[in-house]
Amino acid sequence: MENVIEFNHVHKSFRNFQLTDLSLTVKKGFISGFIGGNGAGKSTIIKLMMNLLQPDSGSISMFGLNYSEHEKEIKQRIGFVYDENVFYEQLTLAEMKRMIKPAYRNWDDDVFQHYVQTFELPLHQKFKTLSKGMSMKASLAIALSHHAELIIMDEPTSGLDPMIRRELLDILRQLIQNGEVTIIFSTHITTDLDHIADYITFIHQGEHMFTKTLYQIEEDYAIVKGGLELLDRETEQEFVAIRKSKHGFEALTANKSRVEQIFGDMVLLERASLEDIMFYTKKGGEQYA
Ligand SMILES: Nc1ncnc2c1ncn2[C@@H]1O[C@H](COP(=O)(O)OP(=O)(O)OP(=O)(O)O)[C@@H](O)[C@H]1O
Repeated sequence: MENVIEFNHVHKSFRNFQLTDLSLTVKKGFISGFIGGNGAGKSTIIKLMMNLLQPDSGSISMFGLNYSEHEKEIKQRIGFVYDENVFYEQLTLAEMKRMIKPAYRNWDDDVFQHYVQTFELPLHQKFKTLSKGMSMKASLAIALSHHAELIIMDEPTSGLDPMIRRELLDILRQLIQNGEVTIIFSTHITTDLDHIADYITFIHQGEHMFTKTLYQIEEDYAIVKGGLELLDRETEQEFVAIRKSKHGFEALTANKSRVEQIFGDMVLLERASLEDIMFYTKKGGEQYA
């Protein structure tokens, strides 16, 4: 399977934060969701993908090309949708389009018109008067109008109501149908990913915890419930983190089949949601740090 993006041992340090030894790939033709808590490093990774930041060490390859030699070529092939409104507030969508169009050799007015109609976008209304949903759709219409092969979106669903969010997710699904377009988006709203993501990349405190399909996650992870008598120093090692109460324990395992082997039917196994995985990973980090 072709990789559209490859990070190899990427390091990036700020004063109070490090991305450490980040190696990850993004597969062509799929939707990849980036999840992680506040400050985990998702936006930093997206900025590295866009060459808005450069790594301190390690390498980044986009479509098999590097930014130092092929920046223009790479940028032509990406549609970028950013959380904060990057558009000048005083401009209308029509004015914005006139400004952006010359930058892209594959700009397609018919495609732009198609999305203006589909999203019911007002062409002559100033951006500052658009709702959050409308302005997200306007950003998306522009990102989609130059036949981008890769759509990168930082928190596209934040602040959108459930109906508009669902609508946006449906649009993304349709976009990848031909297998040529790849989509990456970061989100806090993990339930968005249940609907559409093919791959989940989990970032925790600047580290790449995993990239897996939803199916693999369900195979590997589980919430385990049982009596306190089952826990000792050795069995506790099997869990990412454990919550104990006087009634028993609840824990997250990243190795469901091993837990099944060890505990058999003495424990109850339940599906772990992405939110469970994020929550327990954070708790585990606190407990064992
Ligand atoms: N230019 C910068 N200079 C210094 N620190 C920075 C810079 N950009 C980001 N950081 C820090 O890096 C960390 C990761 O930030 P980042 O925005 O990548 O996280 P995130 O996962 O996108 O978080 P959120 O979900 O809250 O948006 C934060 O602690 C942030 O303060």
